[in-house]
Amino acid sequence: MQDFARANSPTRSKSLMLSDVRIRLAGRTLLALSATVMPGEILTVMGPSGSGKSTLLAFAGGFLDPAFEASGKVLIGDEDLTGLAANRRHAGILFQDPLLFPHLSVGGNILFAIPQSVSGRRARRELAEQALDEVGLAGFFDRDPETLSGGEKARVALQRVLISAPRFLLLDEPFSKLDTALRQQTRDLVFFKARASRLPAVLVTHDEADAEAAGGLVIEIGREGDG
Ligand SMILES: Nc1ncnc2c1ncn2[C@@H]1O[C@H](COP(=O)(O)OP(=O)(O)OP(=O)(O)O)[C@@H](O)[C@H]1O
Repeated sequence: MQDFARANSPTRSKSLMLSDVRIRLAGRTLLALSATVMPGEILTVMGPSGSGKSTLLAFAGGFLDPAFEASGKVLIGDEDLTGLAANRRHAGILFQDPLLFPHLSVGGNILFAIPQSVSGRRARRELAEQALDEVGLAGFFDRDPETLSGGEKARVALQRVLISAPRFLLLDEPFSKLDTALRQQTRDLVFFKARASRLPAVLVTHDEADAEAAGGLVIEIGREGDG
């Protein structure tokens, strides 16, 4: 438990730097940008469909398809992550689809993400229950994820990401499948948690209201004249 608290300590939070990133596809520059995201800040990336928003997140997270040619760096503080495999970068990623493991219970999904440094069955279970409780899902531990509403799934996905002690967050339109009221509520929760955990975050969205709520720098890619 203590290890986990230390791993999540705000003092460990560092800025995320995307330095001189240039991504090419079939000989054409798809996108080129540089940005620094401070701990607790949310950078929003907007642009038309196909402009490379998800590709940028894949570059940052270390899962870029080899069809792309990329140059530039991804740094956390002064640590260069560029050459590291995805599992060694410790990015917390939320997609449009919550992607909960269907063969595990809700609690099992959370337990799965708790770092191995947290030892003891009981401590791990307590941590998972606390994470569910925090987002209004007390008593959901044994539920089958398939039986959850869209908003409930989104909250489990959020807690699963945060409990994994990520070093930065990549948010790929995580609210776009939710209806308006729920979207707003979930967005507020995700942004609140991102700020409270002092993690730098990159949000990809088509929605101006998301960008406004994120409250940070907004970068538009894929407009005429870019690249
Ligand atoms: N594996 C791949 N091989 C070749 N081209 C790809 C591959 N993945 C994506 N692309 C192309 O790269 C471009 C950027 O795709 P990307 O998914 O990053 O766009 P996006 O801005 O996130 O779009 P959307 O808003 O529709 O999700 C698109 O033209 C897409 O067709």
